[in-house]
Amino acid sequence: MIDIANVSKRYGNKVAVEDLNLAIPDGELFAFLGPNGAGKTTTIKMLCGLLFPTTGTVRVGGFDVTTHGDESRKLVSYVPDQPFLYEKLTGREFLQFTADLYAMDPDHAKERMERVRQQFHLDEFLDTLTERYSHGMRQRTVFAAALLHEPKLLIADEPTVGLDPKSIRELKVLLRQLAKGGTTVFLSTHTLDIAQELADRVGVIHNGRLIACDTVDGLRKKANSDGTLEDVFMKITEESPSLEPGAEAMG
Ligand SMILES: Nc1ncnc2c1ncn2[C@@H]1O[C@H](COP(=O)(O)OP(=O)(O)OP(=O)(O)O)[C@@H](O)[C@H]1O
Repeated sequence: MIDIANVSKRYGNKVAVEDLNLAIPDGELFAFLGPNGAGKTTTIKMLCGLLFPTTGTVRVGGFDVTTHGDESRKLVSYVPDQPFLYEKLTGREFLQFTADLYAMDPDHAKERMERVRQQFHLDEFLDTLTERYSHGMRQRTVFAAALLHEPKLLIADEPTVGLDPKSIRELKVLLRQLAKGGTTVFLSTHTLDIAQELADRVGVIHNGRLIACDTVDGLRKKANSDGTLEDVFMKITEESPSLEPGAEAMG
């Protein structure tokens, strides 16, 4: 589903991502970890076709995001860490707007709206202006909109931050179900216990370089640690020589 080959991204003189290679198959739940400023958002924006790589290619579902952006974007949904809604629309109007943006067939859109309404328990507030929503209500509405057109790739940035324990639990179940159903889930997070619990594989980016990419057990072996993902993450990022150009990536 995702094929990132030899990708670098520069902002002027600033190298945000350096020689990134990453392949993620259909139905994988992948956690993308890294300290602040490591290059996670830049990578996500390239996957969404919002930024183009300076060198290298990013493919989603086989489509090059630079040359076939319309095709690749149809496959992707992105849930940012700050859920964005139009304040003067109700949740229902926002879902309808999203269905229209994706040019969904009206009957199919109706069916899908009904499905996500139930799935995300939107009933109590679907006809209220979104300006009155709490963070959790916003997050549920944004997820519902993101899944309306059944994307092949769901990218979620810090999806659990600000949610109550019940909502976090439901979201974890949902993300696993999506992956099981064949949707690729790309999760960017600083919440390492969620990554440890959910991810099939974990990639660690540091100073723009992918310094490790493996299962949690694989990372433990490479880091020579039998601790939590947090222990392993600290060890890998502290030991990483990635500040030096040409440093070897683990994994
Ligand atoms: N528009 C921009 N212009 C210049 N530099 C930028 C721009 N956007 C990001 N950067 C720089 O690129 C690097 C990577 O930033 P990015 O936002 O991708 O990191 P991140 O891993 O998402 O960080 P965080 O966890 O803090 O959100 C940082 O050094 C950042 O300052």
